[in-house]
Amino acid sequence: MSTTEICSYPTVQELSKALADYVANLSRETVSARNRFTVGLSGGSLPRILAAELKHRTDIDWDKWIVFFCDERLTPLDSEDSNYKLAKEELFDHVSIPESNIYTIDESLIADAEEAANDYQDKLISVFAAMNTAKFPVFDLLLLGMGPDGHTCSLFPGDAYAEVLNESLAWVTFVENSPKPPPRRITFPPTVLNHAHNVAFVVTGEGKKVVLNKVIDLHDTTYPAAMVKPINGKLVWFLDDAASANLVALKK
Ligand SMILES: O=C1O[C@H](COP(=O)(O)O)[C@@H](O)[C@H](O)[C@H]1O
Repeated sequence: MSTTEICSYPTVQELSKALADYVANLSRETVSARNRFTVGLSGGSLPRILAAELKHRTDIDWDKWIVFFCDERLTPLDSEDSNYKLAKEELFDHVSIPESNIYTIDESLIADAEEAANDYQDKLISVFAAMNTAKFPVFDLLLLGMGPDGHTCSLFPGDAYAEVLNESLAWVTFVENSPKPPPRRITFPPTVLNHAHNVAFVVTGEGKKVVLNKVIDLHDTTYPAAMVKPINGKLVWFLDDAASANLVALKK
């Protein structure tokens, strides 16, 4: 059964603390049940907000973490645009996740979005095929952001998004004309997001309050973030009060 929880905090710092508790608890419970913790990370504002408190935690079995990226920009891994680079600087450089457990895109394929997506899908299959019997990978936790246009991962409103949705059996798909630079990206499609055990959105700032109302209160699926509804998992929204100011769901 799927459940949704919405949490809002006065400051981003308080949000970071609550998020660190949530991730640390899930990691502990999952490692004791399954002896590993499979995590999908996003880029944008998420890595900094996530790592601010989490990187100081000493109660996490980092060597049991297996990390993929929910989306990645097709750039060299040392580019300022790379989601991996951001996560490395904010989190990986401060904790002890084994390098071999962090799955990045193949840099030699960044000129060919389809090839890059296929290669990343092969990496996912190599890890998840042995773990799951489901048709899709079942992550223990996916950490997502949402842009002010309602995009999540590299699923954007409009044409590119419609193409992505049609790829419903793919584990990883690609975008060649993202409205937000850089244009070439790979991304998990909604089907993969919705098979996870746990999905957490982290959304902050006044600039996102209008679209948050459309996504959470109105379930308007023209905004891709509204498509995220885990089939059997738990969805938690970590918001700051600036982002949640318009939310009817929170006032009920
Ligand atoms: O381009 C992207 O944007 C989204 C949202 O970023 P944010 O800075 O508004 O939090 C991010 O979740 C995604 O991973 C990234 O590629």
